Amino acid sequence: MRLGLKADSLLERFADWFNLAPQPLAHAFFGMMAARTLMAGERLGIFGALADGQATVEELAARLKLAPEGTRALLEALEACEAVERRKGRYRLADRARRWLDPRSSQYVGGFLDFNYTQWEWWSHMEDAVRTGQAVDIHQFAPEDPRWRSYILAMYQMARLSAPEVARAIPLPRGARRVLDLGGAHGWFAAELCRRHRGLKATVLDLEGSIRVGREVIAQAQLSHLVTHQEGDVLTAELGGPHDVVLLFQVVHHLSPAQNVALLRRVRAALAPKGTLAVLEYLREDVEKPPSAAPLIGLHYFLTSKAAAYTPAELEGFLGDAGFRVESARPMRHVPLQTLVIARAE
Ligand SMILES: C[S@@+](CC[C@H](N)C(=O)[O-])C[C@H]1O[C@@H](n2cnc3c(N)ncnc32)[C@H](O)[C@@H]1O
Repeated sequence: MRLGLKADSLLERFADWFNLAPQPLAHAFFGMMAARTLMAGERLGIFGALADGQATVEELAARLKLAPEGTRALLEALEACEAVERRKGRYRLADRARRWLDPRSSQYVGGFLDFNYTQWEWWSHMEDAVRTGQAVDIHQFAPEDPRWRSYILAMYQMARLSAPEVARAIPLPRGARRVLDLGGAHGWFAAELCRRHRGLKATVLDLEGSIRVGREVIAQAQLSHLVTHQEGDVLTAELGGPHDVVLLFQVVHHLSPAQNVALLRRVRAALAPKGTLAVLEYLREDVEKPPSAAPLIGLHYFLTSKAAAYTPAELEGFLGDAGFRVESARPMRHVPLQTLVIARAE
């Protein structure tokens, strides 16, 4: 998936072909504005209010206690972002955006938009991180730091989108009973797997700040009988076992290559002989290929963990060094760039 502005007219296409307009400026300026416009739409309650019904600028401003002129400008910008539509002077959620922005939708991602305020602050340290090599290290925050809630609820909203597809694609060994979800946070992937397979129960191992929120998510869904949270650092905690399935979802990119190999060796020791290791990751293309948007995620991982978005070959290397063989690798449809890798002990 690539970034870019879409040309509307022949003139704009012409300007693009002949490189007449400054793309770096357009990316920096419009990228920033689009992000903040959508974030403001969420935080100021525009999406929630429009999910309840159409409204004029004045009605919305009065209801949300906003300045009418600011509300008008924001709504027009949200229309440019394809989040809202205007008909006869009344605004509504755009048809294609409704499932993502209506808080009652099971595919609502407003929490992730709100989490962007936290990420925005992290990104303000980018230049220092690149200069000094020191990451923000988001997993070192105190357990009671409110950024954990924002982070883990955002991850939960993302997980809801792909969990059924991911769970369907994980082959379980016959008679599987125990799942270990490393860095599983909200526990939603493990919960989905347990709901699909009778007799399966999961343990989520994660840092305290994360499991405080994860426990609430699982309790609210009344799934605490299937998923148990356990506090621990995956790099040092006892992994127990033998486990029939180990999930390692979006954790590899927070660890260095050496940490990944060391962790995977311990996972191998904790896995039952015919057990399944499932790794879900944002994998970037091999470095020689022309870049997509994936290196932006790589930069994000560098900023937040001093790690990287790895290529399929790099991940296969970590697995191979730890004694695993890749059985399959399948891109997920519901979240771009995410790949589910199934591996078994050699
Ligand atoms: C990007 S989130 C992924 C959450 C979930 N697995 C998912 O795919 O939605 C990364 C998770 O890994 C956890 N994590 C990172 N480093 C960890 C460590 N050293 N020990 C335990 N958990 C860790 C974080 O607390 C967070 O919950």
